[in-house]
Amino acid sequence: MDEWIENIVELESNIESYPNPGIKVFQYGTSGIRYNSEHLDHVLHRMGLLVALRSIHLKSAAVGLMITASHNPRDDNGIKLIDPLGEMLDSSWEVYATKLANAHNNQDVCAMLINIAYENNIDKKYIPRVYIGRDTRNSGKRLLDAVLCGVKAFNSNVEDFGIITTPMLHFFVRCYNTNGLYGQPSEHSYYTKLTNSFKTLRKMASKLHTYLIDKNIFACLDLKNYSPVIEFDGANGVGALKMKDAIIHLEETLVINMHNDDIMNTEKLNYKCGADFVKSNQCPPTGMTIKPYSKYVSVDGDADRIVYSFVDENNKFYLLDGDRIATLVAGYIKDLFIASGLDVNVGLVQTAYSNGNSTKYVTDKLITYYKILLLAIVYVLQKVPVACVPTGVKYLHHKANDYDVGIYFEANGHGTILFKDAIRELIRYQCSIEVEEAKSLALKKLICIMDMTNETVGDAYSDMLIVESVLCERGWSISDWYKTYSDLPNRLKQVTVKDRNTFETGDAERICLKPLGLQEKINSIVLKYSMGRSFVRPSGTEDVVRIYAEADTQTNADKLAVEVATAVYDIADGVGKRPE
Ligand SMILES: CC(=O)N[C@H]1[C@@H](OP(=O)(O)O)O[C@H](CO)[C@@H](O)[C@@H]1O
Ligand SMILES: [Mg+2]
Repeated sequence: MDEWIENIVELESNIESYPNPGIKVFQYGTSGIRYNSEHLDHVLHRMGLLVALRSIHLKSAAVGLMITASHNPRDDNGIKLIDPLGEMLDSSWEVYATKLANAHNNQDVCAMLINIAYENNIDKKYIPRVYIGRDTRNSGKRLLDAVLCGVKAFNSNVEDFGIITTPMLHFFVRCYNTNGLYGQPSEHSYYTKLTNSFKTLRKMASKLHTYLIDKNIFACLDLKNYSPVIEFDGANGVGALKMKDAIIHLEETLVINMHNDDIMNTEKLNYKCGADFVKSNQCPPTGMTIKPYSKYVSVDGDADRIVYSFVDENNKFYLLDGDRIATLVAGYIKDLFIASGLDVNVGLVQTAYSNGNSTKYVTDKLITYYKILLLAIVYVLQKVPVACVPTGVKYLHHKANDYDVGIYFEANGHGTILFKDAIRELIRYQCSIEVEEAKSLALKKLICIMDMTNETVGDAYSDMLIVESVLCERGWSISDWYKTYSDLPNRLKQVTVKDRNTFETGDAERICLKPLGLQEKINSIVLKYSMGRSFVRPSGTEDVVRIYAEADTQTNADKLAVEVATAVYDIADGVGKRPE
């Protein structure tokens, strides 16, 4: 403890540079801290102090700090902290982050830092290492200066990667802390690792040599309905910037037509475009011409989410969201394991927002075959298990670790695949000794999928490569993919209430425990609708209560959502206009 107090004067003078104006109470929630950027300087400065301390605690492991507000409006900004294997910040330190962000004065900040050091037995001898990245927002540079001031109070080694996507920073952190086993902490290594495995798999997927005749014609006889042409909606953010670099690495394997890539005009960031806009409004992005059956790919403002979409000849809109990606990927990986002859437990993790029919599709249609050798060969059918966890990537990521291969996606398009270390090694070993051609090919494909996956966190670029690999191998157009199952019509609504903290939920947020009486009311409403399902939960990122409803028709889903929203409004002191 004394060793920490020695430098207190120095620390205090550092903290004085960024006083808390006391305008707002912050919470380190499901996605770090976000708010209007004007009021964030002291928060970012304090997160700089905290991230340095976390690195000292972890004996100089690199810890990441991303300055971003993802899909939020352009005037917002925020931070996400990244732990050494590229995972989200440990939840016990989220509590410290919240307390520090809200500390009233400099002495309190100082005392809290010393307390954290004391509580965690942190040895001051370690030099912290902090990795920093930021998205394209104007406020990013100013907030970076605040972070650097905090980080330097502990004489940290700092690596500022400039403007990068959130998943890139997660990847870099993991690379450094695994001594290069996962790759190198550089953009070049990121692109080559992911893209080279994509290119290798593409060559394997097609026996014929694929080549481009011109920009829009892909000449290949055995790809059936698959088209490598993508209309890319970059949300006018960092995802667009980085896709332009990726295109160079992709060479001729994909044809990517760029849209919403005006990153110089930050007014346009996330404005009526990008993954969150498309998913929330269930309509195509603006800022581009929408042609029937073209394949649209939208990412969000920090490129950790992705959704696909298209319209038909009648301009009817179809969304292929995180649920679709998860089922597509789960089916493909399951098939590869069957072909490889390896017995592996593949599981899927969803949240209550996942469409009921996606869950049904996985449980009814995707079946893992376990081969048991008795006297004869017997096939035992076992379903791909689906787990449901509360909203928030950290919960999905954690649960996915329970499986040999865990696939997780939020419906909004954030997700990835996790391979257990032992499974990774098993696949590589088996591949090195396998003599049967079909099995060997399946194992090689699995290795490509592992290497093109950014396992640290959802990554729009990595997810796009995986989806394109599967579609290409299946020979599917985007509408073929859509035909695998039909979504139950659904509606998302929100209601502002006097105090959303009075809400309590259970059973992975599918049941509302408080306010008392609300769940009974929801149950009685849902009973009136064929295939009805509805739940309510307080948002972790906005001051609203969210309502989800699905039913047999869109009209019924809309009606159900309004009825439940009205019940929330009436029972929980709704604010503003009563839902209608
Ligand atoms: C319905 C929905 O999409 N909720 C989103 C949203 O959380 P809320 O707690 O619902 O505000 O933001 C989170 C962070 O980006 C994301 O993880 C989550 O899926
Ligand atoms: Mg995001």
